[in-house]
Amino acid sequence: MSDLPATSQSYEPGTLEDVDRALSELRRGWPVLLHGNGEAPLLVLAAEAANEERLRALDRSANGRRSLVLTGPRAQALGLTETEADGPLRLEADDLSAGTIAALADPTAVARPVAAAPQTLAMANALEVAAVELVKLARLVPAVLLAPAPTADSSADWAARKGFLSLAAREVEAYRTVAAFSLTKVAEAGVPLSDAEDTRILAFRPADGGIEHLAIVIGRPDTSRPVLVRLHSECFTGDLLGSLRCDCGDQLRGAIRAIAAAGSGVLLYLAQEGRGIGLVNKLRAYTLQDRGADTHEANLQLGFDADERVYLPAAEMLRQLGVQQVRLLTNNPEKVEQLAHCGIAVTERVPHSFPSNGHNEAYLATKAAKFGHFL
Ligand SMILES: Nc1nc2c(ncn2[C@@H]2O[C@H](COP(=O)(O)OP(=O)(O)OP(=O)(O)O)[C@@H](O)[C@H]2O)c(=O)[nH]1
Ligand SMILES: [Zn+2]
Repeated sequence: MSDLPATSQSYEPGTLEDVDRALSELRRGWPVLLHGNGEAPLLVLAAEAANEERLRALDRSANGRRSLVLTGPRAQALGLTETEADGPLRLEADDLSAGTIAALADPTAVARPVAAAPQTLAMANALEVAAVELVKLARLVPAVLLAPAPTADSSADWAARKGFLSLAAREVEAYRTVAAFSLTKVAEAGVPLSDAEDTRILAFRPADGGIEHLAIVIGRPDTSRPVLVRLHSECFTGDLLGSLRCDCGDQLRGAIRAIAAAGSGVLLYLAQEGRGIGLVNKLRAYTLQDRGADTHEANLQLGFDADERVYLPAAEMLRQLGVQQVRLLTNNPEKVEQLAHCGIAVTERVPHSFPSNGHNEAYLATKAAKFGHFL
């Protein structure tokens, strides 16, 4: 989990727009030019988008051979390192074909071609680390294909001539923080719920054009005292479809009932599907879990951290609601610690457990054993 500062930072104009546009380019399978951190500029292509045609196009624009950067957990899952490296690793091999890249970057690929033995494996530099962060922000598998850009003239001019979007590593590094501090309330309406009739829903939009986070305010919380609060990370499968793989649906409706019974409080519905890896990657994690991994291991095999969530958006929304102190409905010690780190006082942890349902025993046991959840 990123260690984000608790205090506001100056808003760097253009930061969100450049990164946001780069995310669309990467998701469409188009390279972007990343520069800064004292390194030679790089063309970045999401490994997930690599096919032979795109690789040929990348080679035509680049000025040197391509390399693949994988995260520490992914490299360990592949057996390339014995223990988890302290950061992403750069891998160079003669045969970095689309098939090899898929075998190395996509853990759900069933028919695996024999991957070329890496000729060199080295710690990624700061620019390469920023490239991995960029594809994580795009909610793609965290692996990137990189190639050196020609450096004869200004890289920005070259990128503009070639039609590549150009952005600086520092914009990527500041993105999550700037997006959190840019949250603005864009809508508010009364929505009576079957379990809590006096409810208002407020939508907060980040300036990056990203998905809104929601505050569900029940009753009229007295902000001069600790407010009963639930931070609920989005779970399309559990919240909406009633999936029995997890406990999210029970926790969502249970929190609304608990807050209504207490008279007032706030449920933040956070756009952090799949502990921050996105719905598509969560479905990939489920594939790995069906092959034997637990929920913690599956995230690592995909190349993510076990939990990718940040809590600065939650803290910022609470601040805008005038809530400084909370009684937090959770079993997750990390949420308590992170919220406090982001400047919100947690005066009490209120347990929030529900009985297992015949399908989620192993999931709940893993949360206790590996994430330190209170039972
Ligand atoms: N990556 C991944 N995410 C999952 C899996 N199962 C559920 N999730 C996600 O985990 C998150 C659960 O969020 P919460 O219930 O708010 O958090 P928690 O960490 O369980 O902590 P509590 O406050 O105790 O509930 C949601 O975003 C789900 O989509 C899984 O197997 N893999
Ligand atoms: Zn869930």
